[in-house]
Amino acid sequence: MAEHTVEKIGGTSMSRLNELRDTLLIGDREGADLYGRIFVVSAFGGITNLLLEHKKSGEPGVYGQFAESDNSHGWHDALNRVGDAMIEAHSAVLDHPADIQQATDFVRTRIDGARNCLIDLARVCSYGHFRLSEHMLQTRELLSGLGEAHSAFVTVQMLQRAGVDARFVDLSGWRGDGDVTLEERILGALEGIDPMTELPIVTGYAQCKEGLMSEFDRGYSEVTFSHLAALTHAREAIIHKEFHLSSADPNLVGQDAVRKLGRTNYDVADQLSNMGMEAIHPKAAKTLRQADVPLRVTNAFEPKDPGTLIDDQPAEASAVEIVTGLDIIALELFEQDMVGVKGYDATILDVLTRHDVRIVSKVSNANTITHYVDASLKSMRRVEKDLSKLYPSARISSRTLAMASVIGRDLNGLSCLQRGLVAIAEEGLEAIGASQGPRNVDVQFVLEREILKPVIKALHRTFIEDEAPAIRKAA
Ligand SMILES: Nc1ncnc2c1ncn2[C@@H]1O[C@H](COP(=O)(O)OP(=O)(O)O)[C@@H](O)[C@H]1O
Ligand SMILES: N[C@@H](CC(=O)OP(=O)(O)O)C(=O)O
Repeated sequence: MAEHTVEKIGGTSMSRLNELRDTLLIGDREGADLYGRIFVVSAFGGITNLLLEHKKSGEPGVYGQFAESDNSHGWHDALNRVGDAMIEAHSAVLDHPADIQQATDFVRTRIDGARNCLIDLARVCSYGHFRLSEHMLQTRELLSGLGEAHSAFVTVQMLQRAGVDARFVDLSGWRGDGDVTLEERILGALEGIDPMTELPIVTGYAQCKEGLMSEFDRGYSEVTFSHLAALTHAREAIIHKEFHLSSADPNLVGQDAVRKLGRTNYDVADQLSNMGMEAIHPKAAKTLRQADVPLRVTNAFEPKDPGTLIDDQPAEASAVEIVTGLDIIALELFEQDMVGVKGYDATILDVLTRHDVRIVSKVSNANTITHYVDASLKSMRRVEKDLSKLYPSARISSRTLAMASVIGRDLNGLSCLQRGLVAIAEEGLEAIGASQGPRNVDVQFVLEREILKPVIKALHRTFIEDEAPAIRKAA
């Protein structure tokens, strides 16, 4: 295999699967043109949130309910809700009643199977020798796999109905052998499949010894995708999204105001994922980079547009590429005795690591260390408690804030920090903090949460909409 591409479809686009059939998946392709592609699919939008927990709000899904409940049956209702949402999702994209019926039967079988497994697990764990807490990771894995098995199954049905030789490749390990590595799981499942004459539709979730969820957590389908591309030496790895990878969120600043990136590099992709904007899962980017497989991000609904190529190359000229932002919490530790004493930073990092808190950025002075983190207030309370035990005389606080960021492969000579602050001020708004590192690939503005959106719009206007490409500084 060398001539094929490996292509991933995210959840948001999967929810419009019928439109994808008429654009990306089939469109005007015929005969051999339909093949030479391996698709890796995510669950339909929102399904993984219902199975595990909401990606943004943290609201518990089946997993969260099962993990929390001692005897209550909250997770049963949650599982019913996922089943209903799955049926709703496929009923919206499949046309033929027979396909809808088969997909519904598939959902019922898998949901009932998972339910029985969880009931048995809870029963076994009612004996003192077995602890539910020791099986939570496997439970999380079992539940995750339901979403992608469903979406891949539905995709195959839709394509087969349209006369395409599509093949369901289920990596979810359903009732199968659990003792294989990710590589063995992928290669084993592809054995005997010729992607030049069949269209493999592969589940974004892959059950494996390493534990896809425990190692990579949410966004895992990109990990399966990147490994599949690397292992099969794909010609190109392509991520299909709802929009082009754009200069800002099209839903926020408007589809007409944003520009397609066209070209960027892994450095920018790393900064984006640090800002919670998953252009690509950082571990997936690493796999592709190391395997020397080029990565492309496209708009799933515009299959003729080449989209954005991501590689290791520096920019030809300095320019702002993306404006983005996220909600953060500022964890501040102020201690007068800190001056000249080492070790505070290391101790704080230790506590943050223990509580699995993701650090977005940091700033410090003589007696204050501030970490800007992406975490819930609940976990910050635990962090604060641990820190006040270690530093009883320190003043420790967590404050909910937001951060806007201006990112580009090369921002040299553009005075982004200064011009960004002016743009914010001209909007009648104010930044609480701002910083730019000497490597000059991003500028960060710390803000009150309620002004994040207007600030992103103002920054986008200054750096993208009002900036004619011709006056950008030449390299
Ligand atoms: N710079 C950006 N370019 C494109 N989409 C963005 C950007 N920033 C945020 N988004 C948002 O990301 C959302 C989800 O994108 P997509 O990657 O298609 O979803 P999924 O993760 O389900 O594949 C889009 O609906 C869009 O609003
Ligand atoms: N659906 C899974 C897997 C995934 O990667 O989805 P998406 O490609 O929609 O982010 C999740 O939300 O974690």
